[in-house]
Amino acid sequence: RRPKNFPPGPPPLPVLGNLLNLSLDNPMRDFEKLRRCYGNVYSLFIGPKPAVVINGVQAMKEAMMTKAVDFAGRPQDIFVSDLTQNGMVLADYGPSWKEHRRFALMTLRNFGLGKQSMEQRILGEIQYTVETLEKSIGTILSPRVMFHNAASNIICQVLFGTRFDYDDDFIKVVVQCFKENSKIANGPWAMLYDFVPMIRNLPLPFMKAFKNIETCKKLATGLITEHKETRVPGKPRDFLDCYLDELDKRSDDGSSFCEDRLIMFVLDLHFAGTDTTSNTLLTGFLYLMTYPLVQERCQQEIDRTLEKKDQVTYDDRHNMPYMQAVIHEVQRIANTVPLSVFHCATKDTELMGYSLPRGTLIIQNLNSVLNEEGQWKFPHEFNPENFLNNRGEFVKPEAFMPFSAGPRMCLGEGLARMELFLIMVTLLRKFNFIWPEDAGQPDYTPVYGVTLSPKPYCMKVQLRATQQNLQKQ
Ligand code: HEM
Repeated sequence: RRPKNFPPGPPPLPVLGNLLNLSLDNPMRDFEKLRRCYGNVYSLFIGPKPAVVINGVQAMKEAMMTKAVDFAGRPQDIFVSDLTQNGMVLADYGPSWKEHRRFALMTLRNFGLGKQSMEQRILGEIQYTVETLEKSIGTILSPRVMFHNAASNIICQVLFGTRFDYDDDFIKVVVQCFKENSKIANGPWAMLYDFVPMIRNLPLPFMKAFKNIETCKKLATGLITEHKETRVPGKPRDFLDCYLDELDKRSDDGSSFCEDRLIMFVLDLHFAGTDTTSNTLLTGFLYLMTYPLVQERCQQEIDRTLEKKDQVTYDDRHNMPYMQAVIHEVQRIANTVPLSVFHCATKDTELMGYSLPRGTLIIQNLNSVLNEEGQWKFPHEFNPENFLNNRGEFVKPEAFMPFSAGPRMCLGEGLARMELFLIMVTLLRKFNFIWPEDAGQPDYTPVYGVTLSPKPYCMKVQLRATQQNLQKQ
C-alpha cells in the first residue's frame, strides 16, 4: 500500500510490485509513459520497495537543490551497496561520505600534484589515441576500445600516476570484473538478493560478483603497497599518494580515513570515470560524423582559435563558443547516465506537495530533464543551437543536468569536462571523421545499461589537409 499522500502511480502486484510495468531491457520508454499518465512526480514499487521517480527540471531542482540534504542519501542493504561497501558512489549520506567527497574534490581540483597537472596528464594520454588513429588512416576503425582505453588510462594517471596497456593484466581483470558485476547487478539474481535477505549467504550466482570485488581489491592493494614503498611523504605524485599523506595527518583523529576505504575508493573512481566518459565520446563522434557540417564548423573555430599553437589548453574553451555548444549538446543527447545513481530520502520530507517517508528510494529521470519541452529550443534533435544565444555566444540552460545536481552531483564533473574538451578538440584539429559509405543509415538508438552507449559503429579517419601541410614542412 502507498503511504498517505504518497505520489500516485500504477497499482502494484503482490511481491513483484510494478516490475511488470518496466521493460528490463530498456525501461526509459516506460518511465516516459508513466510520467505522461501520473505527472512529474510519481511512484512505483520495485518488488516490495516503494520508489519515487522525479521528472522535469522543476521537481528535480526542488529535490536536489532546495531540499538537497533530504534527498542526498543512497539506498543501503541492497545488492549494489553491499557489493561496494566502503566505496564512494553508493556511500550513504553522513560524515564519512562528506569527508571523502571533500578530500576527493580538493585533490582533483588542486591537481598541482608534483610536476604534472591534470591537463598535462590528459594531453599526454591523448597522444596514444592520436597514434592509434594515425595507424588507421585510410582504413575503417571501431573506436570503442580506443575511447575506453583513453578514459581508463586518464583516470589511472590521476589515481596511480601510471597508464596501462590494454592487454595489461591489471586493466584487463578490472574491466572484466566490472563488466560481469554490472551484468549481475542488472539481472534477476541481484533482485532476489534485495527482496529475499535469507538467501544472501547461499552459494548462488550473485556470489561471483563478491568474488570479483575481492579480485579487484587484491590488485589495488598491490598498487597501494608499491606506492607506500616508493612515496616521499608530503610530495604526492598522484591521488593514492595524497590519500596516504592524509592518512599520516589523521592517524589518530578518529576520522574515517583508512587503507581499506582507500582501496574501494579508487576502484569506485575508476569505474565511475571510465564508461561514462568513453560512452559520451562514442556518442559525440557518431554525431560529428553524421552531421559533417557541425564537424566542419568545429574545425574552422579550432583552426581560427589555435592558429599556430602546438597544443590546445583547457583555457582555450573561453574562445570557442561553438565547440563548447557542440560538446554540451553531445552530453545532452548522449544522456549517458539516464537514471543517475539511485538516491534515498534521509528523513520524512515533501516534494511538489506529496509526502515521502524517510528511506524512500528516489529515482532521478535525468532523461526527462535533458529532453524537456519548454526548456530547449530543439528538445528532440541534435542541434548545438540549444547552447547558443542569438549573438552566437555559449549559454548553458538550467536544464543541462547530465551530471545531476545538488550535493551528490558527479564528483568527476571537472575532470570529465576537461577530458571531453581536450580530446575532442585535439582529434578534430588533426583528423576528419567520416561515416563509412557502406555503413548504411546511422542508428542513434542507444543501448540501455547503467550507462547508455551507442550501438557499435565504425569510423573512417583522414588526416586533415592543414595537418598534411604541417607534416610536409
Ligand atoms: C561524461 C562523464 C560523466 C557523467 C555523465 C557522469 C555522471 C554522473 C552522475 C549522473 C552521477 C550521479 C549523481 C547523483 O547521484 O546525483 C555521478 C556520480 C559520480 N561520479 Fe560521475 N559522471 C561522469 C564522469 C565521472 C568521472 C570522470 C569521475 C571520476 C572522477 C566520476 C565520479 C563520480 C563519483 C565518485 C560519483 C558519486 C558522487 C557521490 O555519490 O557523492 N564521474 N556521475
